[in-house]
Amino acid sequence: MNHTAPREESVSPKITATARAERASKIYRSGEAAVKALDDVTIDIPAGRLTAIMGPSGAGKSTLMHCLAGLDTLTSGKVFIGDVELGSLSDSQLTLLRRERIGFIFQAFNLLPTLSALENIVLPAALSGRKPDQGWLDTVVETVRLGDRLSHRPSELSGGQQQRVAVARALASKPQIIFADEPTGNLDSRSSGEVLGFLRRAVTELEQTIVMVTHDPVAAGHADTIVFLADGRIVDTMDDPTAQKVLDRLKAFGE
Ligand SMILES: Nc1ncnc2c1ncn2[C@@H]1O[C@H](COP(=O)(O)OP(=O)(O)OP(=O)(O)O)[C@@H](O)[C@H]1O
Repeated sequence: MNHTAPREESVSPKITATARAERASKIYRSGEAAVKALDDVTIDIPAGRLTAIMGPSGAGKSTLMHCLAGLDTLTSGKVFIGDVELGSLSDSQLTLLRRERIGFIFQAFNLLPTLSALENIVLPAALSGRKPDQGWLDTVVETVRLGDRLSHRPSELSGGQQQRVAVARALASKPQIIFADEPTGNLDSRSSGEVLGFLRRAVTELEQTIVMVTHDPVAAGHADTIVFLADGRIVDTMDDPTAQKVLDRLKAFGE
């Protein structure tokens, strides 16, 4: 007899996407006109990686990010954070999920001017009534090298330092995923390089997951993967990019 025992199912966990869009479409209507900002996009954002989203102006980058982050809703299709489908949540559940599981970094820093750097960093945790994990907070502050600036108000900090506060704020609650919308758009190249270095460390050393919309090939060169959008569709991806590879690809697109 040559019975082969059925193999046991692999017990290793499946690599699950941290965020996911499934056949996502978004149509903006104004009067008679309709703009298809997202056209049937399916994408997995892998955990523990820095993913950049690139593409020409109007390609749908912000729309995709806002829909993935639950800041905007789809016309059709689904988005998930972990295994939670955002369309199944009430407004208050969605607000809670955003507060507890998602970090945001915006081009304009969005810090509160009357609060110190440290107060800004712990604000999201304070709003949800949680005490931040002090060990993690120390690691985050150390990662963005803000130790000697924590009592300063935003107006007393340079643009680069303000964005480092915003990076620390996004990391402080150890979110499942961080969305960064042109995080270096307002920075000179030196500060931009520093902020990108911190985002990279957050992924490589602190095992965070970051999605970043950017126009800048240098910024995108720090990513693990780039997703290229055009006319609301994914038209290409690139793993292990460098700024030069990105420039070459953009030239090939005729940008
Ligand atoms: N609130 C809105 N109402 C109507 N149309 C919109 C709205 N938001 C975006 N759009 C349109 O949807 C399309 C995609 O916009 P989106 O902002 O996602 O592009 P983008 O790739 O982020 O562009 P950019 O690089 O210029 O920021 C564009 O044609 C835009 O004009």
